[in-house]
Amino acid sequence: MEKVAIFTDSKSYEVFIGEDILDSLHMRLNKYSKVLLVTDETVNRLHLNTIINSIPERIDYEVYTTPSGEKAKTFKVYEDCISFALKVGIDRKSVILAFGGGAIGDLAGFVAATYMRGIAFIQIPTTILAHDSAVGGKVGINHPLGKNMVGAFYQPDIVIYNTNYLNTLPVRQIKSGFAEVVKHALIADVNFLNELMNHVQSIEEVISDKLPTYLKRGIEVKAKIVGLDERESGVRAYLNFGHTLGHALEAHAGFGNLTHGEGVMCGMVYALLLSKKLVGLDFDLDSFINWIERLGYQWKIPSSTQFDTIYELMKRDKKSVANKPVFVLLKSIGEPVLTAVDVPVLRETFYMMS
Ligand SMILES: NC(=O)c1ccc[n+]([C@@H]2O[C@H](COP(=O)([O-])OP(=O)(O)OC[C@H]3O[C@@H](n4cnc5c(N)ncnc54)[C@H](O)[C@@H]3O)[C@@H](O)[C@H]2O)c1
Ligand SMILES: O=C(O)C(=O)C[C@@H](O)[C@H](O)[C@H](O)COP(=O)(O)O
Ligand SMILES: [Zn+2]
Repeated sequence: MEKVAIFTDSKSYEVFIGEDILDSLHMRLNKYSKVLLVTDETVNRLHLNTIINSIPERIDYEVYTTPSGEKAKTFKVYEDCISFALKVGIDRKSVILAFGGGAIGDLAGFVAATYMRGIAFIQIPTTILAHDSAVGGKVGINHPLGKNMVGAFYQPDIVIYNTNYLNTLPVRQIKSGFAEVVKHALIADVNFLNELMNHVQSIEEVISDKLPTYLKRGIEVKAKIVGLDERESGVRAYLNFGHTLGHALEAHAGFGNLTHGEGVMCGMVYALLLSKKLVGLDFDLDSFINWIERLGYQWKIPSSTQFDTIYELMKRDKKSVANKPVFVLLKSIGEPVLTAVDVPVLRETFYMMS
């Protein structure tokens, strides 16, 4: 079992990564009065019994199941989950288990952050993408006008990343999650990026003996940044590389129609193009694009998608200042910088991708 320690201003906790590690959950649940297990329909169907078996017999538990995917991150589901918790008697000494991918982690974490002004929660991620979402304490839901527009910074008590769950992921979700691994490499570590580009030649190869190491390295990148700036007053924004356009494309497609990783991969190509134009990035983008195409990523923007429509969405990004989008660009691989970008450059670069 691997371990990464997270130190933030509000809380320190550990991320455990490995196969068959649910024992670590069993012993930690003893201190809570009751368990609210929050999961989605797919994870419930595939894996619920593994968690139920890890809850000590003397502890009462209740299961709240959401629709799968991004549909879990709505005001309606949030309210419904709070109502459920109240009806079944979840109290301040209870714990919420967020059992699923990033959508469940974000929703359940936000319920935990706000229920009775905050109760404990534990992240039990089941997707590759959730190596990112389960760590660092960003929790929240979407608003029809933008991604993650309502939320909090609220850290879990512990993250238990049982990698057995990753074996049931469909290819599309492997691809989505791997995009955030690539992001961590791009913003922090050229050697990590080279290793990924040399060793992963098809999306199927992502699920390999090396995957736990890649997830750990991604989490270490995130841990370092979150340790410096928990509430995103500065460097934490680097973790948003590729997200200004990515989130806009997700919103434009209707939440859930484009996966988060699909949006982020397009957004990263856009940010790399902008970085070459504006901050002197020296990077073989053609090789990178060849590689991601071999892995099955679609980075082109459909020609029917208009810049002006997407720009309206990008302006609403949480990094914007005075209605002007701010981008995370790379001066070199591993060297991010925050830059406000003018509309003509954004437009011209956008149409280079369509
Ligand atoms: N809080 C953060 O720091 C952070 C970071 C990155 C992404 N996010 C958010 O995370 C969400 C994306 O997370 P995600 O990609 O994990 O998506 P997700 O939670 O929607 O899961 C994707 C799909 O995979 C299914 N699934 C989950 N685990 C499975 C398994 N083991 N086997 C088979 N199917 C499984 C789900 O039911 C769902 O249909 C987005 O909402 C994004 O905004 C948050
Ligand atoms: O942890 C962070 O900080 C990130 O930005 C990680 C992102 O991968 C993640 O998608 C996050 O939810 C985006 O946050 P937002 O503030 O842009 O909504
Ligand atoms: Zn993300």
